[in-house]
Amino acid sequence: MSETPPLTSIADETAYAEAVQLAVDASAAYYGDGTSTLDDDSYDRLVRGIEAYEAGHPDQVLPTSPTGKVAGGAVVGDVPHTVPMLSLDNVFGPDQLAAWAASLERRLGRPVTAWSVEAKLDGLAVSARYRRGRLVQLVTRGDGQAGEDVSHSIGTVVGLPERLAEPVTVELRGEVMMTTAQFADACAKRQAHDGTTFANPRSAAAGTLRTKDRPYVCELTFFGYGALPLPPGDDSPLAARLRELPHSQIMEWVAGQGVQTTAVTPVAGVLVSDLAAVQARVEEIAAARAGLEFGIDGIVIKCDLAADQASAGFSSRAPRWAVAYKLPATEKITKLLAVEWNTGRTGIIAPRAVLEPVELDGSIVTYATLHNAADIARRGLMLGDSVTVYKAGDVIPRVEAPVVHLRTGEERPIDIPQVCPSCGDAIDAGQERWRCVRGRACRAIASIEYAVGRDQLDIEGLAVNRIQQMLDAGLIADFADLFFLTREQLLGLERMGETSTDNLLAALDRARAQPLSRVFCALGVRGTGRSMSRRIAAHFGTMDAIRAADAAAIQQVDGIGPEKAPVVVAELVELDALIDKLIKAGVNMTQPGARPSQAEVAEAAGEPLDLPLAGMSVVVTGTMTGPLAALSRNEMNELVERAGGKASSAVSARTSLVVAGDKAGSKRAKAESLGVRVASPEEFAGLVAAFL
Ligand SMILES: NC(=O)c1ccc[n+]([C@@H]2O[C@H](COP(=O)([O-])OP(=O)(O)OC[C@H]3O[C@@H](n4cnc5c(N)ncnc54)[C@H](O)[C@@H]3O)[C@@H](O)[C@H]2O)c1
Ligand SMILES: [Zn+2]
Repeated sequence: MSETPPLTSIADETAYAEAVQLAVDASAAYYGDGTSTLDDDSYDRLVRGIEAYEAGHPDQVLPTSPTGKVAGGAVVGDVPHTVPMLSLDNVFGPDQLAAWAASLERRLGRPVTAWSVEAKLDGLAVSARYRRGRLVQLVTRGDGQAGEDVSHSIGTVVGLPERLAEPVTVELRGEVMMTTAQFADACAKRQAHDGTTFANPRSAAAGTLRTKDRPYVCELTFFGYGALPLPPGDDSPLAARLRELPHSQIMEWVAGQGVQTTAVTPVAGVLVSDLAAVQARVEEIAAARAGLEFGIDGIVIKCDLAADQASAGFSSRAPRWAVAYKLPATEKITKLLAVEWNTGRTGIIAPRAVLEPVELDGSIVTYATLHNAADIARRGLMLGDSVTVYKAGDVIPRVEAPVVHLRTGEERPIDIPQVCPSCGDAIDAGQERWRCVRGRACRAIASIEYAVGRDQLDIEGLAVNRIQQMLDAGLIADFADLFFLTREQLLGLERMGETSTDNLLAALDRARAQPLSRVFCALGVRGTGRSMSRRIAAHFGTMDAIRAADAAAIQQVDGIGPEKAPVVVAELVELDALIDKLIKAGVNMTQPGARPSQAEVAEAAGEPLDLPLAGMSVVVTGTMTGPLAALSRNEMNELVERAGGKASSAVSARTSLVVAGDKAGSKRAKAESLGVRVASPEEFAGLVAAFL
């Protein structure tokens, strides 16, 4: 796969001039109040198109062209920087990174001694000037030579203290941004104030930092990534240290002054000595991206030693000793075409956005979640709006916000349903998440279909139309009723012969013996899927123990937080009758092999349990073969957990073992680059033979 990203093609001089104007306007809006008409991908394509045209027509290059300039040359400032605030050059993959490093080492005439690898924070750069330990001035990057004074924001930026630990005079540099929570709060405040909202966290941060006299205050976040002597010619001992220390030690000093750095996040900067380790950290940061509380758009790789930085030097636009490894855009602008309302398995009524299809992080996105009606109101969304859509990794795409400055006046309000879209009965709108008053009964068919599925009770021969037929005939109302069906009742159904009847009864008997993890999963408790059900079953061992647990006890299960725990307890109360019916039907209510008391005893005594995968985090990827060929991914994960391991889906440095079957692509490669042990399905089967 080519690492070079696509570009806008520019046909002639007129198109070139238009492209330059569009880029300059977009940039001015982007760095100004954040109201660009383009998303980053479109802007970057455009600039690459401009670059390509200029390479072929050097005589036509316009002086206003954004290429080779900090901030595309579109912004100005009146506070000169002590040392220019530059941009970063980009690479788009491992090969380009290697080529960049090789050319840097040629320039240095020696290998780079140490690399610092850190997250590229997606906000805006500021310079924070401290005198005798007090924050006295805050300046934006501007055109790199001079920026704008935004000192009015001092006091609203978390992580940027008004006083340092020591009374030092120093200039700190870092990124101002909004966390997910700060962004939600800012949108709500603006919505309440003027009925509009911010398009995304970055533009909200840009607008907030620069605006004076807003009637409402929005909180921002700062992460430091550099420190300089102030003034530049200062010859104090501190200035000398800042000129000589490696970047990594300067960052430790910055954190020691009480300034926030990424050291407190899952994407802390690390120091490594070779390019393979750089690439491994790049992949770890990329994998952590979707779970972060703030946006990152890449990874910054820097020479750590001051001597290496000094010999590499700067171009007019960027340092030569650092580079940005760009990650794919996780956010794009597209059109909200419609909103669909659906009642789910548990009776929850949820809206779903239908979008003009857009490519995001490697897949085409057509639908996105909108959470609930309150959320739509909070975001002030309208049909026909241009919206920012976010998707990273495996997360479900979500509509972030309308792009208010792209409105045409044609937008219409979104219809909010008055009755359940599935059964027409009333809606219980007492909670943020609306629910059909019939609850689970509204979509019994969906609940039953889920319960009998391959990863739950695994009842073969029960297709949806068969379930519908039984519901229509009044034979069942929920999946527990299946276990009470008689041979005569089944034979009485249309198109149900002797053989299918016997097969179904046999399948039901097998289902009675399924482990608790699967029986629990079949209940379809909100917020608990397959892996969570396995954890709950392993933790408690019996259904009685699960039912006896209060929220505090449920929260002991790995991955259940204070928000989810009470939901699980409430759901179990609601499912009381169904569970009783299952017990009466003779369905198994215990987890084989779960010996919580024994496990706790062993853990307390500090001895690992005598299981082959005890203490190991295992990732299964690719198609299984040999003795494991018939196992689904869920069954593989069950196997891992039976053998004492923890099943996980993402490879990281903490992974103990990757079971790689046929066509195991990126996860296998990642394991190899991180030096994580890789086993074939056959080897793994040998390891856990006793648990197969
Ligand atoms: N949508 C638009 O209309 C529009 C217009 C202009 C620019 N842009 C976007 O802006 C980007 C280019 O912006 P740029 O020129 O500011 O360069 P850049 O953001 O790609 O790189 C330089 C910046 O990275 C930041 N940074 C984050 N983490 C850092 C770290 N750990 N160490 C050092 N620096 C760190 C600093 O703010 C620095 O100024 C492009 O991705 C482009 O898509 C978009
Ligand atoms: Zn309903």
